[in-house]
Amino acid sequence: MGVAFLSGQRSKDPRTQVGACIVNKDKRIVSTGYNGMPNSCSDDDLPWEREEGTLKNKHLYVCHAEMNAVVNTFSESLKGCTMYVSLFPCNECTKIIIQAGITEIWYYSDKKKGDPKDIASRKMLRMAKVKIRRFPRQKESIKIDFNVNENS
Ligand SMILES: O=c1[nH]c(=O)n([C@H]2C[C@H](O)[C@@H](COP(=O)(O)O)O2)cc1CO
Ligand SMILES: [Zn+2]
Repeated sequence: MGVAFLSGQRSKDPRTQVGACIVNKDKRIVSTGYNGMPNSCSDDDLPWEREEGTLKNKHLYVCHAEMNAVVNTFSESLKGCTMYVSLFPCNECTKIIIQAGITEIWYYSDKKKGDPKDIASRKMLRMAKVKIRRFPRQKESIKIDFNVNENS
């Protein structure tokens, strides 16, 4: 989950940074992703605003963290893999997760719980027998010390 959050920190979305990390059955990381604009589509030319009903709406363009993690994997197959994700997947990402063969999801936040998209996600995940688990609140933060080996 730490790797998922670290990946999310690369997102340029000024409001919500989401990160995902996929591991295989041997717990090896096979992909990471964060929410960002599509490849070759410059952040300078696409909006981070959310003006509903206009072209100045990031939701028309942004690729979600989970989708990026699925499509960016170097693994031949994601069948039986587990996804760690900082925010519960939306309905569109859920479809991609199911189609990729991912069978388990650990999520951190479900702040959109109860929205129609969230309810649809849960319904599809239940039907597809994908296990969903809330990640335990073990720590508030992780400190990364780049000097850890300097004095040893
Ligand atoms: O599952 C998700 N994965 C994901 O990467 N996102 C991204 C899309 C947007 O860049 C951002 C949500 O933006 P906002 O909080 O302004 O609605 O998070 C949003 C969701 C929705 O749950
Ligand atoms: Zn999504």
